[in-house]
Amino acid sequence: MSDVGTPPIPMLDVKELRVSYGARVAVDGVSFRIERGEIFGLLGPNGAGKTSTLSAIEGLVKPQSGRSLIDGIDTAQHPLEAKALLGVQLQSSSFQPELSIQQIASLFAGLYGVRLTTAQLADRLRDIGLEAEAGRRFKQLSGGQQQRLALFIASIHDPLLLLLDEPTAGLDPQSRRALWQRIEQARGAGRSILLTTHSMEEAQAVCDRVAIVDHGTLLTTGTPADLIAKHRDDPKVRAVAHGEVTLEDVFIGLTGSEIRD
Ligand SMILES: Nc1ncnc2c1ncn2[C@@H]1O[C@H](COP(=O)(O)OP(=O)(O)OP(=O)(O)O)[C@@H](O)[C@H]1O
Repeated sequence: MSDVGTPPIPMLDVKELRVSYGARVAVDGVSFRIERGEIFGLLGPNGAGKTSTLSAIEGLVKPQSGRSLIDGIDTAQHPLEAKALLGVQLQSSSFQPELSIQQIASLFAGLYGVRLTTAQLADRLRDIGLEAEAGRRFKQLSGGQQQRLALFIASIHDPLLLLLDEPTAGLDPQSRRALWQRIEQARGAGRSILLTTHSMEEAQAVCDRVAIVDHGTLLTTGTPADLIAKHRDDPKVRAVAHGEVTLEDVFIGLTGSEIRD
């Protein structure tokens, strides 16, 4: 039987997701899809609902309504199967500060049921430039090293989909670019990636498509170039642009200049 005409199952399909904390609605009917091998960025001001969206997909908070499907598997109906496909890097990842890098890697490999010999683990740590740090404690690592380790741990069970919450927050430009490369390598290895970021530069450098969210609602989605083309003549965007319209102008034009705390 031919499957010509059958659209591929998206790697992530988020449908009308709604998350509330008591009376506060954090995510208000968000829908988007991520295709295989795609890096998708969620952009939004503080409090827009980005982390809550990720938390609902990860199963850390129970959505009030809506669904998310990972490779066609409903995360609420089949949480174990869905989670096996998912790698998660939480915002400001922190591991046991007193554990050594080797201990942390072994611990998470064990938790995910991944068998790694000492030699294989040394190889993996060499791949991420942390072989010499294997015996050091997590708290002794630089910010860039900690984020590299966090990305490595999120990928240790070879997930198809990675969720990265502000993976480069607080890094210097060198470490940030090095991490971008690793995220792109993950895409090269066939993974799909959903990340949140406050950096428009990052969104333009690594994301194939982005969505701008605010007040729990998805305002627009497309490639960074699409969004500039689509919104460059919007008076709200024009009003904040200095010369040629940038993604940041689109972002501020659509979400407003007011500071969110
Ligand atoms: N556990 C919680 N209990 C109550 N309210 C919460 C909780 N977590 C988030 N919120 C609220 O939900 C809204 C969305 O927060 P969320 O953290 O999802 O936004 P965000 O876009 O990730 O923000 P940031 O960029 O600051 O990380 C905010 O108003 C926030 O105060």
